[in-house]
Amino acid sequence: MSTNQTSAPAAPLTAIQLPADAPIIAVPMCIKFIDGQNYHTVGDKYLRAVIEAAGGYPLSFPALGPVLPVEALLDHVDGVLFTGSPSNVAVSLYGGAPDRPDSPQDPGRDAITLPLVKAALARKMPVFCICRGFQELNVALGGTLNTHIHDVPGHADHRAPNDADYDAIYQARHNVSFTPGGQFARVLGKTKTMVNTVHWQGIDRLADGLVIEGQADDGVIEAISVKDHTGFAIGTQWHPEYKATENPDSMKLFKAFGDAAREFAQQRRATRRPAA
Ligand SMILES: N[C@@H](CCC(=O)NCCCC(=O)O)C(=O)O
Repeated sequence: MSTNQTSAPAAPLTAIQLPADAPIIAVPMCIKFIDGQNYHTVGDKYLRAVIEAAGGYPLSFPALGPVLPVEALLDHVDGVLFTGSPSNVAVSLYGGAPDRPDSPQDPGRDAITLPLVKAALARKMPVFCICRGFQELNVALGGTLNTHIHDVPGHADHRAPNDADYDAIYQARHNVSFTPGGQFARVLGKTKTMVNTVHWQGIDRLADGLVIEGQADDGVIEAISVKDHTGFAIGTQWHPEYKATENPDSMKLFKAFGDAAREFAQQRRATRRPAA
């Protein structure tokens, strides 16, 4: 069997010692077709960012859709990290015009992430939504996406360069300006930063329950937060998880997520029903 391996396998994490009661962060998976079979997958960089930058234990949820009891699963976690993915949210889920035939799809992921967003928010659980996850947050709450933002007059090209070198793909490429006094401005301690950009879809109509926190110079929405959420519920169109420990802004975002999840964990454990 071929392994598609083109570089050394990721080294196990050995240097980090988390306390046994560190918060548990759910990370929904994608379905990838590899060597003729479907695999449930999640990018290593997201799991490492949960451990190294948020200080939590990741727990992956397979992309099996409605068969999974979302509410029962959420009883065991303290936050959800919605990851990026090359696949796109199905346009049928937000009533968009048909996407191009080559648009990669992942209905198994759509079927778990959209209900999970709503269920986690209903519990005021901390959520951090990145790239595809950012788009899922908007769609789950009733917003729509633009399937090819580079075709919209006035918008820049937000796609990654065709480059085999991941440091080049995820290098900072454009500005984001944050709302003064907003959540991002508070957490980051500034109103402007440079971010990477690895997407070709973007928010078209913002869901009613969301607030714009940051935009690129061309107007593309890059940072959002959930209205009326008492804790941490944000999304970034960029990728703070990529080498998070080397980027002070990314560390601040993940630390704020981890802090909110730690607080949630304390309450969840304090009110947990004893085993029968
Ligand atoms: N497919 C959507 C979302 C883009 C996205 O999440 N990219 C991530 C790529 C892989 C990763 O870094 O996890 C779009 O193109 O807008």
